[in-house]
Formats: sequence, structure tokens, C-alpha cells
Amino acid sequence: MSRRRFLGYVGGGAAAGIAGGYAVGRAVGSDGSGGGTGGAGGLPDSWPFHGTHQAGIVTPAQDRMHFAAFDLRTDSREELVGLLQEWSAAAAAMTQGQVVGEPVGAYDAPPDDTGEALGLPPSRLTITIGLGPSLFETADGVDRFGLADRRPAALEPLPHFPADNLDPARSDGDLCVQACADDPQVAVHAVRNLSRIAFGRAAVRWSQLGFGRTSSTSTSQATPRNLFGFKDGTANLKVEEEAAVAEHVWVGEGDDPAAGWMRGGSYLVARRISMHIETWDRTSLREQEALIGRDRVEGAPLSGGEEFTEPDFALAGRGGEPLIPVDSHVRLAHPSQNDGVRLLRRGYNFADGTTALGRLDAGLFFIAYVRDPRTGYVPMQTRLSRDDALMEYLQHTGSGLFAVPPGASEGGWVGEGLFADQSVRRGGSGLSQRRSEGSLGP
Ligand SMILES: C=CC1=C(C)c2cc3[nH]c(cc4nc(cc5[nH]c(cc1n2)c(C)c5CCC(=O)O)C(CCC(=O)O)=C4C)c(C)c3C=C
Ligand SMILES: [Fe+2]
Repeated sequence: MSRRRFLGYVGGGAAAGIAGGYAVGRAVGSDGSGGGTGGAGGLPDSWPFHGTHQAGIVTPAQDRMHFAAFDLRTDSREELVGLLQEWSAAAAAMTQGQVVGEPVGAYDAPPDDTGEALGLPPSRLTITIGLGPSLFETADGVDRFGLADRRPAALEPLPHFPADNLDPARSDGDLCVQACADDPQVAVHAVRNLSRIAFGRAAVRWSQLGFGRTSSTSTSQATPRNLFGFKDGTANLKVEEEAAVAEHVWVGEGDDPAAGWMRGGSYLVARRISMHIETWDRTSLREQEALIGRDRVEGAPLSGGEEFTEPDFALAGRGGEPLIPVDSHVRLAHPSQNDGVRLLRRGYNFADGTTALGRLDAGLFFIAYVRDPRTGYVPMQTRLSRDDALMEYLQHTGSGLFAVPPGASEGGWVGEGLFADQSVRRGGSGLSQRRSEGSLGP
């Protein structure tokens, strides 16, 4: 049942009228107007949960995010399967603006749906589910769920990068959920309800709220700005570049024969990057632009042109120095310096109050989707962490790598292929037989 109809159902016409007015006040128009940063034109009001790929990857980036990493509190394979199934069903409902579970349950029991999104539209919510390396094997080699031989080779914990200052309490996790929406209440509601469903089986390890997307993932979107005040996402990989997305984002058929279940999936890299805002704000505009390699107002490369003009790294100024400095961010991150690698960035700004020193605890929650982090992320991050002059203003404080399985079909669930593959391989008993044996879960 839709969250909007629900109010009329339980409260009668008057309740529906009040709630409807409230919802309209908060809603983002279907043309994206009022959606905050950028506003994407002509978008539908909701995105389907089911499909070849999970939603929330090439979907035009929404304005808000709630990201959560979970640790499993069970060693039962059946409970893990049940959790992924229940999460998928709840995600399918919430992304369509429907209530989770029974619209009206027993009066003496807690309601299924936590309620704070009642009356709110879908708000283009997407829910993307990922699996961390520790789900397959713990750091001390324990195979909790019989999945170690299904682990993708690309799902190795990220290495330590120069200048990393990672907080374990903001890093890693067995599972992750990325909930993005144009209304923060809808994104938070999604994570809260998945967390409630997980009770007893998994618990939130860490989470991050984000606002003001720092990337466009579609040419229909205007380029937003990060907290340094610069346009961010200009050269991002966009959904319209189908061939490049296939090459750089989706796991292909022959990528990893031992992990065929990842075909059509991707790998999510998350980095919580604190930005030294106060220091930046005392830095000259000339220096700021040299650090980025683009001008602040238009976002054009310092070699000239407009926002979408290709940078000319060879062009030198009067003094003979390249106009785009050799240690600038965009030069070091450009495909020409990275064996042609392109990332699909999907990050968000964050501001988490103030530090003990009275500075803004703010930055960029960097998310990228890559086909293989070993080639598509690690070398670039190593180069940036070592040589990027912008690093003087940044500190990486959290990190995670997650395998994001392909999308679920109608009636299916995210991660189904991981377990199905295994049942076939382990003795050819087949999915349904293993179900009837009770070894796969419900
Ligand atoms: C490892 C990958 C990257 C991290 C980490 C990263 C952090 C980061 N970036 C900015 C600001 C900007 N980045 C821009 C471009 C850009 N950044 C990366 C990669 C990482 N950034 C890439 C691949 C690119 C595109 C390079 C290209 O092909 O030209 C830009 C310019 C505008 C744009 O193209 O998006 C800005 C601005 C910050 C502030 C930051 C960490 C907090
Ligand atoms: Fe960047």
C-alpha cells in the first residue's frame, strides 16, 4: 500500500487531506525542480528496485544520502539469506513509496513500518545493497557462511594509502546499504527500516548522512559544488555514455570465473574524506584553482575554454610552466595519467558538527563504482594520496569496499546468485533442493 493511501485508509478523509498537503509541501516535482543541487529535468518520481543492475549506481544522483555499514550478528547462513530476502522485499516497497510490511498490524505489537515517511512520496529513493570482504572470510580466516570460495578476487580489503588516518569505527562492514533520495527523511527512513528488519541478525557498524551530491551521473543534471566551492562531477562518467559505463562500471562475464554471480554488478568504494575547510577559506583563489586545476566559477580547465572543454595538460603559460599544474587534482585524476581509467563518482557533502578543536567536521563522502577496484581505483588513489597537492587540505578518515551484486528480478532478491551458484557447484543439488533441505533458508 502506498504511504499516501495509507493515511486515508487508517485516518479517513480528513487525515488524508492534512497529510496530503504536508507531502506536497515536501515533494520534489517530477521535473526535478526543488530537488536541491542541480535539479534534474524530466525524471520519474520513483525508480524501480528490480532490474539488471541495482538502482542507485547510474541512476541520476539524488540530493541526499544515508549510507550504513552493518556487521552480522549471526553465523547462520539461513539467517543471512533470510535477511537479504527481507531487505530486498522492503527495499522494493519503499522505493515505490509503499509502507513496509503490514499496513496495520496487531495493536499490541510495534508497527512494521516506523512511520516517519507516511504521506511522503517515493522521492526517487534508491536502495543499493553491498557485501563486504568480511562476509566471505574474516581477517583471521574464518569462513562464517561457507562463502569463502565464492569470494571475488577483486574484493580484497583496500590497502593502506599514504596519509590515511582511518577510524575503524567508520570503516568496513559485512554489508552496506546506500539509500539515496531527494528527501532526507525518506533516505533515513529506508536505512532505519532495514536496520529494524535486521534486528538480531545484523547491526549498524557505522553510518554517514550526506547532502548536496558532489557528482552528476547524467548529462541531464547540472554540475553541483563541493564544500571547497568548486564544481564537482564535470568529467564524471555519465549514464548516457553506455559503452564507457559497460567498460568501467559493470563486472563483465569473464571477469572472474569463480565469482560469476557478480556479472552485472559493480564494486563500491566509500571514503570519508575530511576537508580542512578553515585552512581552505584562508587560501587565495589563485592557489585554490591551481590545486584543483580548474577555475572556480565556471569549472573550466585552467588551460582555457568552458566547463566541458577537455583540459590541455601540455599548454604552458608565459613562464613556461604548464597552466594546469603537475600536482593539481584534475591532472593526477585524469584518465591520461591513469591508464585510461574512468570512475563513476557518486559522493555527497557531509557536515557532522564541529571537532574538539572547534573546526567544522565536514568533508566529502566519496563513493565510486568501479568494475575492478584493483585496476579501477587503487592505482589512482595511490597516485592522489602521494602526489596530489590537494591532499594538504584533506584527510581520509573512513573507508570501505563492497561487492554490489547485480539487480534482483521481480520476486528475486539481491545476492541470490551468490547462493544459487554455490548450491549448483557444491554437488549439483540445485537451488530448490537445497531450499527443501533447509540449507539455504526460506
Ligand atoms: C580516487 C579518486 C578520487 C578522490 C578520492 C577524489 C576526491 C576529491 N575530489 C575533489 C574535487 C574534485 N575532483 C574533480 C575531478 C576528479 N576527481 C577524481 C577522482 C577523485 N577525487 C576524478 C577521476 C576526477 C575527474 C578527472 C578528469 O577526468 O578530469 C574535480 C573537477 C571537476 C570534475 O571533473 O569532477 C573536483 C573539483 C575533492 C574536493 C575531493 C576530496 C574531498
Ligand atoms: Fe576529485
